[in-house]
Amino acid sequence: MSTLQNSKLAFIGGGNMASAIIQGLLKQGITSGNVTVSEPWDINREKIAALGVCTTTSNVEAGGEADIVILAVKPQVTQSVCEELATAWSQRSTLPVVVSIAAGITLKSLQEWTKTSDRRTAHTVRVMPNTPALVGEGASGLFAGTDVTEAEKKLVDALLGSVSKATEWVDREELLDVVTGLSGSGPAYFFAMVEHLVASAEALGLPKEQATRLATQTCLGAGKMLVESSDEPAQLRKNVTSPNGTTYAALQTFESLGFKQIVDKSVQAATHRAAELGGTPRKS
Ligand SMILES: NC(=O)C1=CN([C@@H]2O[C@H](COP(=O)(O)OP(=O)(O)OC[C@H]3O[C@@H](n4cnc5c(N)ncnc54)[C@H](OP(=O)(O)O)[C@@H]3O)[C@@H](O)[C@H]2O)C=CC1
Ligand SMILES: O=C(O)[C@@H]1CCC=N1
Repeated sequence: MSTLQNSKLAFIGGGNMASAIIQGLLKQGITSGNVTVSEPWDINREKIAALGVCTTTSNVEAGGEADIVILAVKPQVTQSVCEELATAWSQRSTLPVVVSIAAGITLKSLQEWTKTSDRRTAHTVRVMPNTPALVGEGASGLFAGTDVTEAEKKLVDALLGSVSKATEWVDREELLDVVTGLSGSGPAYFFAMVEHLVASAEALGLPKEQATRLATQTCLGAGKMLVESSDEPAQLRKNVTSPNGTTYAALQTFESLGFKQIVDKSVQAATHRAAELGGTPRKS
C-alpha cells in the first residue's frame, strides 16, 4: 500500500489553496519530485515551480498517472476538469484516489463526472482545508463515501494532517458546507477583524505599524491560549473582562450592535453559498 511519502501527488489548479497546501507539504518533508501541479496561468505556474515541484499546463500530464489527485480548481470548473481526467483514467487498471477541495461540490457529482468509459468510479474524498495550511496550522474537514477504504482514508488524513493541526472527519456530507462557513472561510474573518482593529486604533491616534504589530500578536496570543488552555473560550473571555472595565465596555458595544447575529448570519451565508455552489441549496 502507498504511503504519502512514496505517492505521486497531482494538484489540478495551482492557485491560492493548492499553493498553501504544497508549501505546507514541502515543509513537512514531502519529496518535491513526487508533486506535479497543472495550472494554466504562467505567473502562478512559475511561483509553484520556484518551490521545486513539477509543473505543467496539462491536467492529464499531471493527473493521468498520479496516485492521489487533488482537485484544487474553482467549483465552477470542477466538472470539466473531472471529465478530462476520467477520459485519461479509462486507460488505467487502478484509479487514483481523488481529493476534492472544491467548496460545495458533492461526492455524487464528483463520482458521476469521474466515471471512466467502462463506468468505474474513482474513490473520492471531499476535504475543506484552509489557507493556514501554508504555515502548518491548517484546519480541515473531511468526508468520504462508503467505497473509500480505511487505508485510503488514512492516506488522505496523512496528506491533510501534514499541513493541518485539526483534521475532522464529519459523519454527514452536508456538514462539510458548515465546515466551509466555519474554518474554510474562517481565516478571512480574522483577517477582516484585524484590519478593522488596526483601522480603529489608527483613527484613535496609534501609528499603523504599531497597531498592526499589537493587533497581530493579540490574535496569535489569543489563538495560542485557545489551543493551550483547558478553559472554554467563554471563560477565557471572562478572564479578560473586569467588572465594569474597558473590555466590558467594548463587549457591551459588540452586543448592542448585534455581534452574535452578525456572526450567525455570516457563517450561515457562507454555508448556504457552499451548498449553492454544489447545486444543492439548503432549505433554511
Ligand atoms: N482559498 C481558500 O481559502 C480555500 C479554497 N478552497 C477551494 O479550493 C479551490 C481553489 O480555490 P483557490 O485556490 O482559492 O482558487 P484559485 O483561483 O486561486 O486557484 C485555482 C487555479 O486553478 C486554475 N484553473 C482554472 N481552470 C483550470 C483548469 N481547467 N485546469 C487547471 N487549472 C485551472 C485557475 O485559473 P483561473 O484564475 O484562470 O481560473 C487558478 O489559477 C476552490 O474550489 C475553493 O472552493 C477550499 C478551502 C479554502
Ligand atoms: O471563498 C471561497 O469560496 C473559498 C472556499 C472556502 C474559502 N475560500
